[in-house]
Amino acid sequence: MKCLDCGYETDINQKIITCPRCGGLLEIKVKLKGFSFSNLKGRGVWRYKDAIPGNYSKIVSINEGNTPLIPSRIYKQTFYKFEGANPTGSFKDRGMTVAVSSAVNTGYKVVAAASTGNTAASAAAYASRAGLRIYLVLPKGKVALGKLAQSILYGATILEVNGSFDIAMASVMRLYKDLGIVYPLNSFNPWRLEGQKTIAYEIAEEIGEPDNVIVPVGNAGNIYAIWKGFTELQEAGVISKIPRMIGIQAEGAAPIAKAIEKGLNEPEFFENPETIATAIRIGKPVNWKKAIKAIRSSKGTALSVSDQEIIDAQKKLAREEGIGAEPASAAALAGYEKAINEGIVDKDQKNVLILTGHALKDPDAMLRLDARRILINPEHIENIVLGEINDNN
Ligand SMILES: Cc1ncc(COP(=O)(O)O)c(C=O)c1O
Ligand SMILES: N[C@@H](CCOP(=O)(O)O)C(=O)O
Repeated sequence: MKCLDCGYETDINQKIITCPRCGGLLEIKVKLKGFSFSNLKGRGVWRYKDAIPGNYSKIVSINEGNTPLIPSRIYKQTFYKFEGANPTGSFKDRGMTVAVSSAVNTGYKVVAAASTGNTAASAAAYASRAGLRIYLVLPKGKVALGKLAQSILYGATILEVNGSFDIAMASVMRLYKDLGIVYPLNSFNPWRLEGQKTIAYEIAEEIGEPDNVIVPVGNAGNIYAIWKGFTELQEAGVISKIPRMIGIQAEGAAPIAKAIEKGLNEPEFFENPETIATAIRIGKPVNWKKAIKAIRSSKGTALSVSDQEIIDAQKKLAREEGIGAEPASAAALAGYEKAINEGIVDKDQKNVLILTGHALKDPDAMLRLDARRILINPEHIENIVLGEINDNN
């Protein structure tokens, strides 16, 4: 394990989450030995257990991962990795199975997470499965209904703050770093990212290496995790190149996209992040350093998209591709189209868009879309339908 901030190095130790010397972000260095997809057994995240360091004598799993890679109907050579098909409806489940298993195997009884909603739902489900007590810190009034309902369903204790996700995140840091009373389940915990990197393993096993991978970015762990997965496979000679990582943020919460655009080494944080895509309404991403490393070393980039572009992309995904994704996930398509228009990616290359969460997470976002709803007299239903069929002919 190596600290991205001060360079401190230590042997793999599952008890360590942040740098023991400076408190910075740790990277878990994995060198695959004799790795081949043809030797693997099982499905989902734990199919790749040879690539996940640590001791997992007890695994807390709800059969996460093994999500569909759906070919686009609109863009040839483009695929959607639909993470909404995970047990709680987002990619967080991949990280949670590893992080919660680590918590159990290292003897923790109380876990906590700050969340815009999906981490909360996932952490609550895995904590229940493991029999752990869980505290969720949420920005009051800013969590999509489906996600809040999930956290209630799984029986978590919900602590609400007035303010953004960033304030909730700072509160969890206090519980973990200053007081040492919880095991943190957010993505500054590098064990979480070991689970999330299996997105790359699944893509590579199914279609080899893509040219570009387009990922919505919020707290900025996932883009790094996916890049890490591809990097490990490339270093082991399993794939020949690392795809360019293209991060997409909402215009009102775009510290990383702005840093890349301006060529900064450190982002300027957004004090009051705002976007309809509540999952990525984050102004101070804890993993910004990892995300910038993934983007720059893969020769990728980061872009921001407007709320209107996100809404249009969500509609297009649903109404032209048949895929229901939440607004933050639709940002990937909005960003992809922007990247094509700006000549940043070539639509005829092999491109993968990560659709991070299910549409059902955010019913209010769906209900805001234009709908054809007509009150009818059931006895004369044919008048409407036949009338329209005739008009269309
Ligand atoms: C649906 C969804 N998409 C994208 C993201 C962004 O992922 P990350 O925080 O790893 O950048 C999140 C959470 O942050 C999310 O819930
Ligand atoms: N969108 C996230 C924000 C927290 O991200 P994490 O990956 O650091 O847990 C959420 O769903 O809460």
